[in-house]
Amino acid sequence: MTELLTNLGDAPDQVMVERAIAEFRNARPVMIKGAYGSVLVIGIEDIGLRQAAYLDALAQGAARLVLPAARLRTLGLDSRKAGYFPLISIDIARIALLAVNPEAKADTPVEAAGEADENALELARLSLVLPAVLVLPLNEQTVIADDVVTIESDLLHKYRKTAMTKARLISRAPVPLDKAGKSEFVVFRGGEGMRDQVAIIVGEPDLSQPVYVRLHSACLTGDLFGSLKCDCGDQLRATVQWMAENEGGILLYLDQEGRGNGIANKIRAYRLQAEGYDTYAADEVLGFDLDQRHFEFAAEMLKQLGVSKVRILTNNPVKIEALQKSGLDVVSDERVLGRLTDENKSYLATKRDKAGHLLDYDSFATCAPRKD
Ligand SMILES: Nc1nc2c(ncn2[C@@H]2O[C@H](COP(=O)(O)OP(=O)(O)OP(=O)(O)O)[C@@H](O)[C@H]2O)c(=O)[nH]1
Ligand SMILES: [Zn+2]
Repeated sequence: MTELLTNLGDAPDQVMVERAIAEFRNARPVMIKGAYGSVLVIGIEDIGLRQAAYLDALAQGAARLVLPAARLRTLGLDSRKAGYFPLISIDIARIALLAVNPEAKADTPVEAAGEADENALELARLSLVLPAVLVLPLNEQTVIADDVVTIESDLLHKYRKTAMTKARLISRAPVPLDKAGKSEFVVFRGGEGMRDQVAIIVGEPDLSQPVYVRLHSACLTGDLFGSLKCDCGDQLRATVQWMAENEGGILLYLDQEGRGNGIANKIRAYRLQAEGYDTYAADEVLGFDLDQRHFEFAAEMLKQLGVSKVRILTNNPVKIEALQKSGLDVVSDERVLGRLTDENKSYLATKRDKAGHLLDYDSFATCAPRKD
């Protein structure tokens, strides 16, 4: 089978990880094989009573709940690394408490996560589910059905790096935009989870010169519905219009909802924000670090479009650094400021204070890109 895939032009290692991601996202267990033996891993999101009883019998007391460092800190532990709670039984009420309840505190000591546990968390992150997983060590007597997807653990390690830059241009067509006139949508496929990522070429930028570029991560609530909680919708429309009125440019509309956490986790975070948590504290309660996004794929899209020199439009220093690290020449960086609203003020201040976003409050009245 591996040979067949190779002959068809696929990288078998990548195929294995993509299959594992699809299974995990659909709440099905995956078997991870490593030097430590084999473990069965399953996300905690969809475990009900029936599944818990079945897994309990299978685990025979050796199961563990693996949580990332961010979540362990919420539980009152001074953790820099992932860890696990050994489970005497698969008690879904206790698992939910430890994995998602914002008020919960650790009720037993936590053990340091091993390689298998780290890999299980990596699979959860790649699958955009909650980073909280049950890991069941398997012994030789455990019989697992043939239809459970099995993956070698080192493939998970390598996946992000190899998948990141494999961009394939799939389709392109002109799409006239309101206030931007002539534009073209160019769709790439690849990267983490084989999502489609879109480059919008606004106007007719001269690619032999430095090109205005914006990396814009998807924000369903802000971009489409004009949510007042963030600045995304303003930034999106202002940039496209500004590019059209100037020398043109390229906006990459990246499928990275919720800073890479996915829409389901972003809405979970919004619920916590409604209870008073700030934008990063809410993510931490859910087990996420400051930002889950990677921009190597975006850099690859630009390269494939023929861009080598960039004038980036962003307030986020990480984006600037990421393009530089990927070998693009970033000749200037300019700010893109949305409207300041009562609802987004503290969100923007938190981004400035906790993540170093280059946001200057005095200039918040304008939407046009601007250099500090
Ligand atoms: N997790 C999380 N994501 C959010 C929240 N509010 C907005 N987002 C997401 O944050 C991302 C913002 O994307 P961008 O505007 O491209 O990025 P940025 O890091 O703000 O950088 P610039 O806008 O370029 O300065 C989008 O993916 C939004 O969906 C939030 O409260 N929590
Ligand atoms: Zn937004």
